[in-house]
Amino acid sequence: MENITKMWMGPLPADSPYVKPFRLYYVQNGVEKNWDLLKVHDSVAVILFNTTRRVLIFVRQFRPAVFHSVVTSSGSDFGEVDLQKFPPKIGVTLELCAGIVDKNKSWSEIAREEVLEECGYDVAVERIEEVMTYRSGVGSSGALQVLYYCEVTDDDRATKGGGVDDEMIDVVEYTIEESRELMKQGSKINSPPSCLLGISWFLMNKAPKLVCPSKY
Ligand SMILES: Nc1nc(=O)c2ncn([C@@H]3O[C@H](COP(=O)(O)OP(=O)(O)O[C@H]4O[C@H](CO)[C@@H](O)[C@H](O)[C@H]4O)[C@@H](O)[C@H]3O)c2[nH]1
Ligand SMILES: [Mg+2]
Repeated sequence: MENITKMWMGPLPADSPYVKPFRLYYVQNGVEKNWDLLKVHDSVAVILFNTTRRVLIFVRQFRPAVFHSVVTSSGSDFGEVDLQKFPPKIGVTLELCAGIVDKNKSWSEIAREEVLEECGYDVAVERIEEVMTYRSGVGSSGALQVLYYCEVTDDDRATKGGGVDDEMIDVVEYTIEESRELMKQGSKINSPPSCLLGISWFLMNKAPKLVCPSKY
């Protein structure tokens, strides 16, 4: 899936459209302090449940930042990364469908587009329900993420998904029980907190009604 054959590092150009590093200075309680931070895009993430086959839909993709973290936290120097010793699959994550807010559109419209581009389901924006809003990376970026929930059916499937341009995204499905088990997998699935939060929210708020509708 990853098909990565070569990897190397370089300095961050000042015109990166994705990450802008800063040092922020401030005086707190009479003491001058500073904080090194990253300006990154806010984002949306979507908990997707296919009601036809009763599965949650996730995406898997190679994440350079995760790969870098796995390699360097093992004590290895990234400058000499050995792809035999560190196969790229160790940088593949399991995530909710998600995307950055980099267009002048409503956040729910951006969520709708990500559902189509990454997972292949074509749904009206009204079917995407806002769940909660939180800050990610509070030590480094503090960026906002809005989490949504959307139920889809097999009839909504317009494409195979997989992302746009040169994105390489696998769409994967887990039953409710398998999703519950995923929560215990830890570093094996390399998931961001948003994914684990999305599964927890679904198990708490939606799964009981789906598994035992007579009780509700
Ligand atoms: N970040 C970045 N750096 C580059 O240098 C870089 N170079 C190219 N790109 C391109 O930008 C696009 C980003 O894709 P998305 O809009 O789908 O956003 P995600 O990467 O899915 O990120 C979301 O979901 C994550 C999981 O919840 C959250 O952690 C993030 O906060 C959240 O934004 C892709 O076409 C990628 O090829 C870069 N993107
Ligand atoms: Mg994405």
